[in-house]
Amino acid sequence: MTIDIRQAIHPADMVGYDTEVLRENFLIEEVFVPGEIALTYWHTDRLVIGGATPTSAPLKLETDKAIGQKTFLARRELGICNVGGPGKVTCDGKTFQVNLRDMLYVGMGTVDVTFASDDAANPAKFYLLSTPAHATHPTVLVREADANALELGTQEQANTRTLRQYIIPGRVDSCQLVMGLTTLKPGNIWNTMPAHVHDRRCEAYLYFGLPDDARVFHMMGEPQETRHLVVANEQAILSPGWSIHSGVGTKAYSFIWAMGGDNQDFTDMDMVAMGDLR
Ligand SMILES: O=C(O)C(=O)C[C@H](O)C(=O)CO
Ligand SMILES: [Zn+2]
Repeated sequence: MTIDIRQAIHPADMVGYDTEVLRENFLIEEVFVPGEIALTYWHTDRLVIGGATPTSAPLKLETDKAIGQKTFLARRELGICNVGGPGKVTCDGKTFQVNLRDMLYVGMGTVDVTFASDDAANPAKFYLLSTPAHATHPTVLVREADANALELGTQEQANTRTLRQYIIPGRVDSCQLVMGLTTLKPGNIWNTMPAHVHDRRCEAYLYFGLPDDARVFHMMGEPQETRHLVVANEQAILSPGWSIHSGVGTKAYSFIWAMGGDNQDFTDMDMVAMGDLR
């Protein structure tokens, strides 16, 4: 298991970042490493973001000095979404079949978590998002069809999309993790524009379902000081509470969004008027 540490960033510092430094701080280029669990520990709201990509042998979620506990989930909760081939996640002896776009919430205190692919030639790609936790909630599997689905956008604005909320109050209890998946309809390219910020929560996106030769231009920064990241398939972006998080693709795509922070109110967003963006 590898764990890369990313510090929290003051928005005034970001103003002087060039492309490379912006990418080092806010982009995770390699989320899925075959045969490994690759994690990033982000000091903003202490999110842990990464991927478990089991091939011929199962992978076990270990703890690390960065976690500071005897087991990874001693004081954490975990959301898992599979964006690869069919696979299994075993939590303290209970096995869940987690297929493409299924999401598993794993409660605090779970000791043993292992990941396995049904077929090493078509490995599962488990996207992992963990936030600190203070109470144990039941481990629950949510299939795509059982998530809360919202139809958003218009064809005129090229942003027709289905937003599915999987881990959200009323659907799955959690301490602070809120997580879901948005899919753009073919020919639609914009997500989350008009843009918003929510200083109460940070957010991370994993972009996926994008052809190799396509890219998403992900918009970030304070609304009056925007920058962009050029993002390829299966790369993740980090969005502090002060940053907008919106993207435009050269083709349609999907993305997993996840938030941690002070509240779990999905609708608590500060919308940015189009004329205020710089
Ligand atoms: O399609 C969208 O719009 C989103 O998915 C937005 C994210 O869910 C978000 O930013 C939640 O705060
Ligand atoms: Zn948001």
